[in-house]
Amino acid sequence: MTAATLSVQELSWAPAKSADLVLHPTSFELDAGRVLGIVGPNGAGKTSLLRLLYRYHRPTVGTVQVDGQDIWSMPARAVAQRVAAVLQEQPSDFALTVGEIVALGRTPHRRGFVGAVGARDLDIINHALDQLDLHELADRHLGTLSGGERQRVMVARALAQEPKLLILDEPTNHLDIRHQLEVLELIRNLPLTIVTSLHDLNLAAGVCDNILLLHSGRPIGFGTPSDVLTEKSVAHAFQVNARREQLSHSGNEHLTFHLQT
Ligand SMILES: Nc1ncnc2c1ncn2[C@@H]1O[C@H](COP(=O)(O)OP(=O)(O)OP(=O)(O)O)[C@@H](O)[C@H]1O
Repeated sequence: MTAATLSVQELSWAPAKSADLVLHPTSFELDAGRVLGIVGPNGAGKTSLLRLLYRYHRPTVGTVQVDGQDIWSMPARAVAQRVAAVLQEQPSDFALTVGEIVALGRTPHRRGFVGAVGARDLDIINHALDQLDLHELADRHLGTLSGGERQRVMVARALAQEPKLLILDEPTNHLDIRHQLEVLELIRNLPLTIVTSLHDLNLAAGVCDNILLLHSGRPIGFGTPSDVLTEKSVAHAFQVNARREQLSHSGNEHLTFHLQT
């Protein structure tokens, strides 16, 4: 696996021609191998931005370039060979086994959609099952798994796609603390470029190289976690009082939140 650069230029999106913008012009550059966290309150536009990055929404204005190529100038299949997404919506392929779902990640790399699974594909599928600790579940049907187990299956499927850019929408949803930490550790260590939305600002600060803070569909900060997640910007975006303190044991910075009175 290799990582891609991501360049987003003046990107905006509205659901229809005459509708108001859901995402106002947004620009940023992400170096290969970096982890970008998209944060902001409910309805800020996080999912809409991610959908623009994996070529689900066509931009109203602006461009998304992966390794210097506009994703709308490439065939969908070529984009799927470079960009994989793990979405909030859980899949409904309940009759498929975990192994079969992860194998679906190989689809964009096969010749024709019914191409046979080769030895290299099997290696990649097995490696993805290993990475997410799913070997024991490989023969189980998706419908019999817990929400957290399903979430790990979807991450494994995305890795089997061998993307250069991985998009994750709230990847820690449904996961208990240990599996949250495991998925975040995996994200940290993957040799890929990653863009992930996260609700937990402290987790985001711990795992991301860069943070994009969205508020009402507008980017209001892009940079390192400590530059972007200030008490002032968090208070403004989330309408809470925020306090940033240094934890005495680890020395890490930690945000706490309180309702404004
Ligand atoms: N297809 C659509 N048609 C109309 N409005 C939409 C559409 N998609 C998103 N929106 C609106 O755009 C805004 C941003 O939605 P989006 O899902 O991107 O926010 P979010 O930051 O991911 O929110 P959450 O944290 O609640 O998941 C919301 O007000 C939403 O209702």
